[in-house]
Amino acid sequence: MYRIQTLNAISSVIYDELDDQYQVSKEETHPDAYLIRSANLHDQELPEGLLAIGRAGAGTNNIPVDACTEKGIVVFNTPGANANAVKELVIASLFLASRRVIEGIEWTKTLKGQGDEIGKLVEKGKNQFVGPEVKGKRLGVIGLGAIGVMVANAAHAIGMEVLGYDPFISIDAAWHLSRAVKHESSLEALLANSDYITIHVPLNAKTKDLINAENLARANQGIRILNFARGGIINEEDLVKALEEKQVGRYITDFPSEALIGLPNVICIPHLGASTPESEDNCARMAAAQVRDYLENGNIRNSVNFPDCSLPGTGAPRLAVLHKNEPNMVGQITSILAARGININNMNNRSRGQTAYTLIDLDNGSDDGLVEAMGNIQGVISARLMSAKR
Ligand SMILES: NC(=O)C1=CN([C@@H]2O[C@H](COP(=O)(O)OP(=O)(O)OC[C@H]3O[C@@H](n4cnc5c(N)ncnc54)[C@H](O)[C@@H]3O)[C@@H](O)[C@H]2O)C=CC1
Ligand SMILES: O=C(O)C(=O)COP(=O)(O)O
Repeated sequence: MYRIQTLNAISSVIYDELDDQYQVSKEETHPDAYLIRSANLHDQELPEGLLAIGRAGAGTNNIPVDACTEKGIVVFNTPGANANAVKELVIASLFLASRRVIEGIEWTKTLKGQGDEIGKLVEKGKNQFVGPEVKGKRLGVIGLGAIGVMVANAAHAIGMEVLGYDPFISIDAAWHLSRAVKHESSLEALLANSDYITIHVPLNAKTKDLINAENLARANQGIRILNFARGGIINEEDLVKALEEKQVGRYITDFPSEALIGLPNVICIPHLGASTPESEDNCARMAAAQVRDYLENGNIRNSVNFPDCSLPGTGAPRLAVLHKNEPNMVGQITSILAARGININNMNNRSRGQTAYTLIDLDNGSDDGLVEAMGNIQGVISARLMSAKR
């Protein structure tokens, strides 16, 4: 029996992946894995014995990934599974950043009780809410991953001139990006050449305060900024000042804060980017499938702290060793097997930055101290023995 603790409301489609070998609940004690969305794990103890965290979503800044790596907890996310939902809200927000629809709706509510006068008052008052069309305007997209590419292509389709900035763009993303999107090689150039920008990078030490007073000063006067990535990517103090000085014309964000709520020209949305049934299902299904494949078979797909590494299941005993990416790790692991007369049937070893993973299907061999021997190798983070069926 595997135990899974859910720390957020997760779509019930997880049960398509998790059969009766799984006990899943919010209150689970001694979980083998967590399934979460945006729950903040930074201020929580990670329970002993936790093997995996499945983040049903893209951003993993709510998870202490380095601490997980040290403890041998494999962190998964679900790349692309909610990208369409975010793209749709970003496109809607491009229009909201232009046309003063929200202010207009709020003003219209004040006309309640004016009876037959309403038509006349509407025609008289509507000119307060004029705003430009997006067609022909320039949109700068920062980060061309799953979401950024979709947003760039959709913005081009509604007639915008699109510029993109992503020094680390993946080959796959580049293949999907419309050829009409103009490549900008610096953030400063992107800001200077855009009427609107939209941010689609992860929040990490390198992207914190990526948008700040220095580069906002070089942006086009009155630039409209959309932030559906994370609040910390824009320096909030600098942003508030730039809004006051009209350097930034509008700011629409999925990440409200005390300083932003109620400011003129700011629209705060309650983190709704991925909140559609379609993307909640996609993310949940993918996270559950990945966690299951890891718990049962040791296979890793879409981890953010360990390499992708898998083997086809044969039912043979399988040794799974998470270790540091250092010389002679595989040599030491296989020497222990050789010393015990255990033959290797199939094997895969992958590395990623500081971490590595070795999966070995064995012809014979039971635990009998094997896992402990592996754990005693300097540089091994953790080891497990299982029987991989699928
Ligand atoms: N509002 C919401 O509900 C949601 C928000 N998000 C946020 O959006 C972020 C992006 O999501 P995806 O597109 O799915 O991720 P992704 O990993 O597919 O794309 C991120 C892109 O950012 C690029 N990048 C990284 N550092 C950069 C930098 N310094 N400058 C320019 N580009 C840089 C990467 O090369 C990559 O292409 C997530 O990390 C998350 O924080 C994601 C999903 C839902
Ligand atoms: O996937 C992401 O990064 C998101 O921000 C979505 O978060 P959520 O699953 O809606 O809590």
